[in-house]
This record gives sequence, C-alpha cells and structure tokens, in this order.
Amino acid sequence: MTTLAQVCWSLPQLPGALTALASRMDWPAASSSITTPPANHAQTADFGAWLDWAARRLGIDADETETAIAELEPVLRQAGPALVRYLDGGESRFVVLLAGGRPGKLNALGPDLRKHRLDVSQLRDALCTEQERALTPEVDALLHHAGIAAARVARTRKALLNERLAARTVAGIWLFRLPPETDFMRQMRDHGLFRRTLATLAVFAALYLLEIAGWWLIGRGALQGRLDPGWLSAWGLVLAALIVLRLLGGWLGGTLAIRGVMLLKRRLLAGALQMPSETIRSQGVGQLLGRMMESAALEFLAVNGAITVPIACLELLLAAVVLHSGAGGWLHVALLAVCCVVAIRLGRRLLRCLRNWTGTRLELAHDLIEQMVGHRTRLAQHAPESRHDREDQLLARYLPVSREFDAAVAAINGLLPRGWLLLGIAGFVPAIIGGGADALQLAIGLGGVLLGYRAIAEISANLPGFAQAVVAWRQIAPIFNAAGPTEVPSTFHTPARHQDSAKPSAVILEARELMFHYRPQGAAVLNGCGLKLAHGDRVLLKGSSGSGKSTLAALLCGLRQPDSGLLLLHGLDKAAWGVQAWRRTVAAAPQFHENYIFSAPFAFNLLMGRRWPPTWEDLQEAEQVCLGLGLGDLLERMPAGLMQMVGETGWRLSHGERSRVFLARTLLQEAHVIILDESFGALDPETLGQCLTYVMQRAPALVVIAHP
Ligand SMILES: Nc1ncnc2c1ncn2[C@@H]1O[C@H](COP(=O)(O)OP(=O)(O)OP(=O)(O)O)[C@@H](O)[C@H]1O
Repeated sequence: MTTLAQVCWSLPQLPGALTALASRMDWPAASSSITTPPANHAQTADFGAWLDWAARRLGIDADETETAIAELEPVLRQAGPALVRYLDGGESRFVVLLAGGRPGKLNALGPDLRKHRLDVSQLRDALCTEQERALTPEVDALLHHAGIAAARVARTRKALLNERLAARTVAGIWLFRLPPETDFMRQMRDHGLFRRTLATLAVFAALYLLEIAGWWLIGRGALQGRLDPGWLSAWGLVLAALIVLRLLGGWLGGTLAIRGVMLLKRRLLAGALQMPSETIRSQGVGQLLGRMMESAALEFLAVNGAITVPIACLELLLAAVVLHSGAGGWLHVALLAVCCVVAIRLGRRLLRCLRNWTGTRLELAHDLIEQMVGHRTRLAQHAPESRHDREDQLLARYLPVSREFDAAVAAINGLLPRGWLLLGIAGFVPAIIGGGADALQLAIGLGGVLLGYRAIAEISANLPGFAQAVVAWRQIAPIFNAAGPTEVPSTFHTPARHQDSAKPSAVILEARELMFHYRPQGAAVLNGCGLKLAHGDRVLLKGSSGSGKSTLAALLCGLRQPDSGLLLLHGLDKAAWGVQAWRRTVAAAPQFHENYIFSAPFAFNLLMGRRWPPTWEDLQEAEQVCLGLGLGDLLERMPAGLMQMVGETGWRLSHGERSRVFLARTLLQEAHVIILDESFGALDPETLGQCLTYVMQRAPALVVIAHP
C-alpha cells in the first residue's frame, strides 16, 4: 500500500513538482521556469501568493479552497489536479493530486514522477491531525469521566472526534484550473464539451433510426395484416429503447448546455474585468449593462436550443432520406429543399430586423440608465416640459422597429411548419393521380412528411432565439475577446509590507522623463516628468486644473502605462514586478467623484484593498485607522459597528465620512507609497488637521495632490 511519505514533496521540491504536473497536464505555459517558494513558508499568505504566481507562470489558476472536515473526503476525490499541504512534525509537506481515482483512492504524483494510488483516508487524517490533537485531551477526559470500557475507548474516541471535527474547516487545498482567458477551444476540450456534443448527436441519430424502425415494424405489420405478438413485442421493445434514448439525449444535452454556459460566463466575467479602463469609460454604464444583458440571450439559447437546432437539422436530413423512399420520391425531396430555402430567407430577414431592434433597444437602455443616474440633476436643472423629449424620440424610433421584428417572428412561426404540411400533401398528388404508388410507399411518404414537419416546427420555434444569440454575440464579442493572458513576472516578489520599505532614505519610487498622451495625435499631457520618492518623504503635488496631476498619479500607481520614460519601484520596472504586485505596493485614492462606497459591510469598504474576508488583526487595524481619522464616533453610532451595511442600500455616509473611508481604505492597503488625489477637500479645518497628521504618521512615503 502506498504511504503518504512515499508521495509527499518538501517545500524546496515544489517547483519540480509543479513543473512535472504542468508537463503531464499539458498546461498552456508548462515549460516556464519557476523559482523556489519563500523559506518562511509558515506565513500562509506568502505561500498562497507564491503558489498563485507559480501557477500563473505555468498558465493555470490556483484556487485555494477551505472545506468542512465532514466534506473533506469527497472534496479530495474531486480535487485533482490539486496541491494539498499538511503539517508533519511542524514541517509543511505537500501532495500533488492528479485527476481521477478509484472509490476510496486518490491519484497522487510522487517525487519519482510516477502515479501512485493513495488511500483518501490517509490524506484526510494528515490534514486533521493538528485539530484532532488539540481536541484529544478534552475527549479523553470525557471518556474517562463516562467510564468507557478500555476495549471500546479507541473506537469511541474516534467517533467523538469525528463528530466534534465535522463542522470545522481545513484549508491548504489548492485546485488547479485553466484560467478563463485560456484559448476557448482548449477549455471546451478539457471540459469534454466536444465529446458530449458528438455523444448527444449520436444518441439522437440512433433515436431517429429507431423511430423509423418502429414505424416500419408497426406499418409493415398492419399493412400485411401480420400484427402477431412477436411483431408487437418487437415494437414494444423499440418504444422502450426510444424512451431510454430520449432520456439519455436530454440529460447529455442539458449537461452540455450547463457546462457551456458556465465556461462562457467565466470568460465574460474575466473579459469584463480585463477590459481597458478607457474602453469602459468611453462606453458608459448603460451600454455596458445592455451588453451584459445581451449575454442572457446567449445563455438562453445554450440552455434551450443550442443543441436542438443541430438535432432538428439532423432530423431534416433523415426526413429527406425517408421522403425519397416514399411515394413522392424526388418531388418530395425538392419540396423540402424549397421549404429550407424559404426558411433561410426568412431567417436572414429575421436577423436583419433583430439587429435593428437590438440596436434601438440598447440605445433605449443606455439612455434610461443615464436618465436614472442623472435624475437629481435633471429634476433641478431640466425644464419639466422638455424632460421626456428624448425618451419620446427614442420610443418613436423603437416602436416600428419592434413591430417589424414581431412580424418576422410571426412569419417564421406561422408560415414555415404549416407551409411544409401543405407542400408535403401536394407532393403526393402526382403519385396518387398516376396511381403508381402502393400503400406502403404512401405510408413511408407520410412518415417522411411528419418527420419533416416536426423538424421544421422545432427549427422555427428556436430560430428567433438562435438569431438573438447571433446578434448578442456581436455585442458581447468585445468583452469575450478582452480576456487575454496577463503578463506574469519571471521572479516572485513577496507581497509588500510597511516594514519591508522601512530603510530610511531608501528610494522607493523613481520616475524619469515620463511622457504620456491620452490620444496618439493629441498633445502630451505629461512630458519629461520626473520624481524620486524615498522612505519618509512627504510630497505635495500642486498645479493648475488639467495640468496632469491625476494622470501622473495613475502612471505611478500602475493604472496607466507611460508612453516613454522610466518608472522604477525599488529599482525594478513594472514588467519585473507584475501589475498586481506593483499596485499592491503603490496605493492611490482616486478623486472623490471616481471613488465609491459599495453596498457592503463598512469593514469591507475599509479592507477591500487588503483582503476579504478579513483576519481578526485586519479588523482591529481597520478600527484603529478609523479612530485615527476621527471616525470613532460614526463607528459607535452605527448599530452593527464595523459590520454595518453601508452604501446605496445601507447607512448613508456623509460627504466628509466618505472621504475619510477612502483615506482609510488606502492606508489599510499596506503599501509602500500612498498617493492621495484631492482627498481632503470635503473636510472641515479641524478634521482636516487631524486626518493629515494621522496620514503623515502612517504613510511610509506620501504624495498629496491638492490645491492648497
Ligand atoms: N481619459 C481621457 N481622455 C482624454 N483626455 C483626458 C482623459 N483624462 C484626462 N484627460 C485630460 O488630460 C488633462 C490632464 O487631466 P488630469 O485629470 O490629469 O488633470 P489634473 O491636473 O488632475 O486636474 P484637476 O486638478 O482639475 O483634477 C486634462 O486636460 C484632461 O481633460
């Protein structure tokens, strides 16, 4: 039996373990090199940050999961590929899990680079050892007190420990998953979508063939007067098989849709988060919201019709084969082809109408949101009689377009299936008049017409949804394509902490000859701009409105990239740091109108730049910072204190309170450089004095943008 010691890896061996796993799994950047994790691995956050970096170097995501001990075994069985950390005599040990496994067994990659089967209970016990050890004296005391017989002590102790531990959680399991920005085909392949599509189509093809066989059995038996028990039982068997196949096809199609939608949603979310801020700004909330609503059309199609339309096309092909062998022969096939041509033309018309309708609808949605956001301004400044002029104009444009779209849908739903029935019946006329067809051929022809009717009815019902998805795709493709691989620095940097930068006079941030344009042809907003910031520096940046102060702040904190010039943080550029580490080290509070209080607990609004959920120490520090910024009174007044819901739907903070939350949020980021962009404007002189003193005490290096 494989023991845990045979498959475990030590901390220095981890880079080797991960690269071996990467090449085994064919991860997108499997050949990238990774450095050894920080020696001080007891700090979980540091190790997590290293693993996150190492996984991203190899082209994968590492998601840490925390699981209840009661659920641990099933979670471990489903986890691979994954990394599990446990403690052995105070030392961290790691197990690399591969996908798959048998009941009760895990597939683990050992240091000999071979696959081993490991009992899941061994790993579970190793993960729970520490917690079990802490509980054992208490449980033993209970057993002693209850006078449990010596022979039963071990079993009872185990049962009691299991019960006590069930609700506790275990951390240290990292699941490796392809990131949503990976090539979509690769993701579909890895999630088995191609295999499932083929299996679904194969099941439906078998289903239709069986259906035809069923007709053939019953039709031939009836026409030849041979409906004996043997024929009937064969027909019954075919019907039973049809039910099973239909259930199987439905299940396959359903799971295919759910997996497809999940992948699509992850990708869209990743794309939305990676969209350049300039694109987001230039499109406005309304348009973007409209686009995201469009994605619902794609989802609806995936769940309801993505597989139905191809299956209906398959059915149509079968109908053509059956019709060809029936009384109508080639005439029926030709009539079916005519029906398909009409369907294509109607489909194209529908697509055109839908594009117009969607464009107008999105414009309407965008306008509505603009009106809602600016409602108070409109109430105060817009003459009441002309307040709804624009809405009226948009509605006047929307109504005819909407009517045209409805007519196109009605034409497809009403005309196509019924039209085919008429054509199908007309296709029998020459055979009946000529008298060349026997009853069997007529029956086959009729079966073909009905099969074609079912397929055409299915296509017509799903065509509007299909067209909607095509149009929606044009809307959301930019979001889908915005998700791309992010640059991962070649070396790992331990997350920033105040004390790391605390060497007096050490230069933290240096900018030389920075140049920046918002538009390639426009004038430079910054030209030849330089700055040197050392630990303990306090810099006031002032200048006329529009002179580029906020732009410089955006360059320094890594929100924007300079067109030319040199920007170094602790002597390294942004490529070496990676965007995330850079932005953790240089924190900026945007101007008031660009900052936001989220509808969430007050503590979330304070600590969102550090981590969430918070540790106990985070909450204590957040409270201290609030006291330092004069928010202690507010904390006392809010019934739930730090956990009070604030924002649009919660406790409404005053202008000055908001500005101090923005200050606290930035200070709590543990950055080396703090940049405050006009953060004190809303404060009365006394509070301003208190906040400025506190910020000066706390910030390792400070840049204040202000109009003093
Ligand atoms: N996204 C943008 N696209 C084009 N031009 C922009 C953009 N953002 C800012 N600008 C322009 O760049 C110039 C510098 O803007 P910036 O916000 O940096 O000035 P500022 O010194 O911070 O001004 P203020 O003191 O008024 O806040 C301004 O002329 C502004 O209109």
